[in-house]
Order: sequence, then C-alpha cells, then structure tokens
Amino acid sequence: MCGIVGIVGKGPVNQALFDALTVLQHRGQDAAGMMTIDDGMFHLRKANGLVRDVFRNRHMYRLTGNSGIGHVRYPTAGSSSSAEAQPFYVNSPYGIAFAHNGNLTNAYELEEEVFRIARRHINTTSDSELLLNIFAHELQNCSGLTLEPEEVFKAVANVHRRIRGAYAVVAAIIGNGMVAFRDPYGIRPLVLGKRKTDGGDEYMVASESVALDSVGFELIRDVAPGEAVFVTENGELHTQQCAENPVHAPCIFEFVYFARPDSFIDGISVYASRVNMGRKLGQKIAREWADLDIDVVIPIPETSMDIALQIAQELDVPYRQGYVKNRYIGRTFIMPGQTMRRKSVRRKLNAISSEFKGKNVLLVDDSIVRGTTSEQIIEMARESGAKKVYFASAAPAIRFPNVYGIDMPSANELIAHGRDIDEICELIGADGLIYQDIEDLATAVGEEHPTINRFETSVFDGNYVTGDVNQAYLERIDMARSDEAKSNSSSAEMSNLEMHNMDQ
Ligand SMILES: O=P(O)(O)OC[C@H]1O[C@H](OP(=O)(O)OP(=O)(O)O)[C@H](O)[C@@H]1O
Ligand SMILES: NC(=O)CC[C@H](N)C(=O)O
Ligand SMILES: [Mg+2]
Repeated sequence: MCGIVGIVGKGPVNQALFDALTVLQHRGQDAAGMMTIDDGMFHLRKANGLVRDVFRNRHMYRLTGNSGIGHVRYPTAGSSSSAEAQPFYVNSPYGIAFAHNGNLTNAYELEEEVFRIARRHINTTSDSELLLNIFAHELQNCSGLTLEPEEVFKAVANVHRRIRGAYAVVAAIIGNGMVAFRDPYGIRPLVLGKRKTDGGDEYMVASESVALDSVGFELIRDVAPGEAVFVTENGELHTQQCAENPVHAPCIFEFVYFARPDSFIDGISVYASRVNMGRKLGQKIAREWADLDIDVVIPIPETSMDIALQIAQELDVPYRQGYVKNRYIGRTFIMPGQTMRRKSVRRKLNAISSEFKGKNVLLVDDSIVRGTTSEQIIEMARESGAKKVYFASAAPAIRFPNVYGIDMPSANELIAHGRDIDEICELIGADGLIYQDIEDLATAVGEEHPTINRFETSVFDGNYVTGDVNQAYLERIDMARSDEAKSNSSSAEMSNLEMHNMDQ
C-alpha cells in the first residue's frame, strides 16, 4: 500500500504536502517523495526513509511552487531501491510528475508494449514507471500546448483500456494542472477535497480523507471507480467517468488494516467498520465459545484496538491494555523481509504481566497474515503467566496472495495457506483460535454504505476482482517477490541507477 497526495493551490504547497504525507505514513514506510512545480520547473526530493527523515529544511526551501504531488512507498512491485521511490518524471509530453498506489496485473506484457509501440525506455523495474509512460504516451496524441479536459479524459480512458490491476494515480503536468484517476473497480482509495482561500479555491486529492483533515481541506467526495479528475493550473475543476464498465469493489483489507480509523473511504468510516467487525466477531465468539471462561479481552496494538473494545462489550468482560506499544517502531507487517518483521514484534510490543497472570485471556488482532505477530504475542502472554490464551482474528483466514498492492505475493508465506484452523492454532501456540466469517466481514464494512455490495476479497477467497489473475501469474509473482527471491536480488538492486534526484 502506498499513499498519494496532490494539491493545486494558491500559495506554496510544500508544507501541506509534507503534513499530508506524514499522516499517510502508515501506508508506506520505505520511501517518500515530493515534486512541486514553480515557474514551469519541477523540483524533486525523494529517497528511502520516513517522511520526517527524507525532507530536511534544505529540501523544503527548494520545493517551491503552488502545486505539487507526493508519495509514501511500500514496495509491492519492482525493487525497494531508492530509484523506484516516487514521484516519477518524464519530460515528454509537457513534463509529467507521477505517483501511484496499487499494482498492475499486466505489467509484464506492458513492459514489452511500451518499448515496441511507444518507443519508451523504462529505467527501473517499477510498475508505476510503466504506468506513467503509458499515460504519457496517451497524452502524446493531444494536439495543443494547452490540454483540454476532453483530451485528458480521453487519454485516461485509453489508459484504462491498456492496463489492468489496481491504481489510484495523481499526476502533475507542467503548464496544465493536476490529473488524478482511479481504476475501474476502485480497488485503491482516492478522495477529493477543497479549501477556500481569498485567492480562490484550492483542490487536493489524497489516498485517505485524514490527509485532507490534517491540512484544512474539506472532503468533497471520493473519486469514483474509473473516474478522472482534472484541476487546471488556475484551479478549475473538471471530472468525468472514463471507464466503460466501472464496478465498485474496494479492497476490504483497507478497512481491516491499512487505513487509519479516522479516515473515510468510499463514504465509509473506517472506525465504524472496525467497530462493526468487533460486534460481529464478538457475537460469533459468544455463540461458539459460550462454555469458555474468558476473564479479559486484550488487543494487539495498534490496529485491533477498536475491534477488541467492541468484542469485550459484546462478551461483557473487561477490556484491558496488556501490551504497550513502542511508538517509535513502525508497522511490522509492511516492513521488508521476515527477519526484520520478526525482530520488530518484540521491540514494538511489551507485556504488562499483571494483566495476564493467572487469567484466561482472549487476544484480538485485526488479521493474521504470516503469523509473525500472533506467535510471538502468545508466547509473551504465556511468559507473563496467562492460564489460557485464546486468539481471535477480525479478518477471515488469509489463504491467497494479494496482487493489488499489498505485499503478500507468496501463498507459502501465509500461515493459513493449505492449513485448517486447528493446524494454524497449533502453529501459533493458542489454546483456541477463531476467525471472522467472510460474510460477516463484508456486512461489517458494507452496512456503513447503502450501495456498495461488493468488495475485493481475494486474499480470503481467491476471487480476483479484475478477472485476469490465473495460477501462472501467481506463480510468476511468487518467484519474483517471495521473501527468498527478494533477499537474493538485493545486491542487484544496489546497481540500480538513481536518476532525476535532488542531492542529499
Ligand atoms: O501475521 P502477521 O504477518 O504478523 O501480520 C498481521 C499483523 O501485522 C499488522 O500489525 P502491524 O504491526 O503492521 O501494525 P499495527 O500497529 O497498525 O497493528 C496487523 O495489525 C497484525 O497485527
Ligand atoms: N503499494 C503500492 O501502492 C506500491 C506502488 C507500486 N506498485 C510500487 O511498488 O512502487
Ligand atoms: Mg497489528
């Protein structure tokens, strides 16, 4: 998952982009970047690292201009080299800066096509650089120096025809303005906001509404699946549906784990959906584990806290904070490599033993992916003197790889792949394990919105909403992106040439 943001303002945008990227940090911790436009020139700063480390004062001074875009990266295609940090840039046509959240599912075919048809060179292994070049190639057909809204929308419509997968995109085009669009299934989120100033209206797009809140923009609405937004340099807003058959099926894992609870995605409060998940799962626990004597419900910070509180209420047992989170350690699931993920769990979470001693505890997490967290956290509960340790997951068992921008490329790395619940329970060392049912998860999220009745749920049921994902493709990404493959290719990444970047 990555975070994207773009602003067409009436005054300098560097601070607002920085602030927005900071609140989107939970979507990507590997790299950050910003590109602003001032007087017909782009200014770029991007590097591996957290937002606060990538942008120093000296960079901020040079990121001048009233419009710009930004990105935080969690690599899910290509490599984690700084050369693949975003935004990307192409000089023709016009000069385009580009940031992308999601993953293309036909990148392998596009690589060849981009060179053969468009005569364009891609200097990285990033699917986002490919997508930028396809967008640029489509814009190449526009006739004038100034883009007309219809021309922009036609280019986006052609991009939709050529690419498949998940994409929420923002692009800044020199001399023209900002373009943002979302794939025809709306898999990845994108919101549109506005701020009134004395000089006129300013527009902003971002992955999550929390980014708008943080810089004083008002949420107008979500960008619809397949829709494109074009804000001209002067701040005129144009929007149009550019997909032939848009189907709204947002990624349900955004609600389970990725998004911040204070965000609204597709009109749904992430917080409310998590409370609903807690209610549904609490009811299931009450039904199926009626004979268990649970003394206390303990969340695994941070994402599961709202869910666990609701489960405690449903079960009418105390909710206690049994683990303290070190606020200086980031999210462990989106860290690269299993060694780093494993080490970070104990650095990140520590037990308050009095909450466990002599008790039957119910630990609650939002999801179990590789089982890294649950296994260690259960061990800690036992070391702290728990009598029995039960475990509840607010998401169903994750048994299939993700191809849309969550780094779960390899089925074999998923603890639930090919295993039944008893086997998983034994592996993580729990006395009992219960998962949310998929229908209940869909209801928990869907009941917050009257018209969305479909979600992208492939990690649970293997149904890939874009319809183009087959076993051969899954094997290919497994070979390319499993933890093992990534560790073998890390030396090759070192030689990746970094281009178009501001000095340190
Ligand atoms: O089974 P695993 O492979 O361990 O993955 C699942 C865990 O990872 C996430 O936590 P994370 O530490 O990333 O972030 P959080 O603080 O937002 O909960 C998620 O909330 C689960 O706790
Ligand atoms: N998680 C994402 O959205 C990543 C975007 C893009 N596929 C990359 O790897 O850079
Ligand atoms: Mg967690």
